[in-house]
Amino acid sequence: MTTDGPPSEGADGARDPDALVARAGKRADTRQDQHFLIDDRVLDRIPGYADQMDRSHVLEVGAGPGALTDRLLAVADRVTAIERDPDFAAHLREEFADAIDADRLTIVEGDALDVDLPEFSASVSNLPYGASSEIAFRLLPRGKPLVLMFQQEFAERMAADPGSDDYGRLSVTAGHYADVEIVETVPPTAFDPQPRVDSAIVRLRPREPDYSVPDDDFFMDFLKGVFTQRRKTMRNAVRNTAHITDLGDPDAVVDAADESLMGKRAGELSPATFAALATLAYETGRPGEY
Ligand SMILES: C[S@@+](CC[C@H](N)C(=O)[O-])C[C@H]1O[C@@H](n2cnc3c(N)ncnc32)[C@H](O)[C@@H]1O
Repeated sequence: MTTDGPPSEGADGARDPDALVARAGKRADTRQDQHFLIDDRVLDRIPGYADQMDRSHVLEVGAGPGALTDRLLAVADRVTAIERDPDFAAHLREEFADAIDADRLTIVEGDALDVDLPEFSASVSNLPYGASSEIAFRLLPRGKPLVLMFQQEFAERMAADPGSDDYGRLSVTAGHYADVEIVETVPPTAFDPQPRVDSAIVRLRPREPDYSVPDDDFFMDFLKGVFTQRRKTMRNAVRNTAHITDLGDPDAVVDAADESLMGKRAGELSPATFAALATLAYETGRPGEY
């Protein structure tokens, strides 16, 4: 679904996003990824993408002037909003003083990459694109449902299937934690100031993978290694993992692995195949560990 045209009236009782930006009294700083959603139709739809989720405590990362915070407060029991910019954090405390007094909203002023995250039941956020990958991979291991806005190109890589051009480490690692679904494409006109790229809203439903990995950190490092040289065959790509993982003997892994698999490229293999290969690497390529 794509939206276009001018912003329209928001849901009953919702604060006007332009008025929120004006009341914040501060110009957006695009170097801080400050692109604010001003399209009421998009803002009204976002909570709906989380309607099957537990909304007892919703985490919003990068609340800005608070247009999404306002929509989330309408559907959630409790919201925690993280915002790094002290001016916007002060504005949020003032704008939503009633919800804060009623213990329904907590404003955390700080960097979402550093602050302690609360025990949230779901996260719904229009992420700062410069840190969206790091933030997403802080949230994903918590195993909670997420509705997150990303750059469209990033979202497509996240949701890609094996064999497609977009399929890569991001697709495997995101898919390790969640089922990934692009639910809406959002054009630059929905934001002020407008970003140069299209955006996409992604729903991530936590999943238990139907495969096991030897160790999460080893698996992530192994994927980093094999995808660094994605055009090479797995035979060479596995050798390339040695300097990233603590894999002492990559040749032992290549020798022990299925030969036809070693002739393929990383972009052709499923997450389950990577997991099996990482397990083999963990068990045969780390002399002294076994
Ligand atoms: C894309 S804007 C979204 C604002 C608002 N949620 C909206 O939809 O209009 C991202 C917000 O994240 C904030 N931000 C940027 N980097 C951050 C970080 N590392 N931690 C927390 N907030 C951050 C920016 O100040 C900005 O307000």
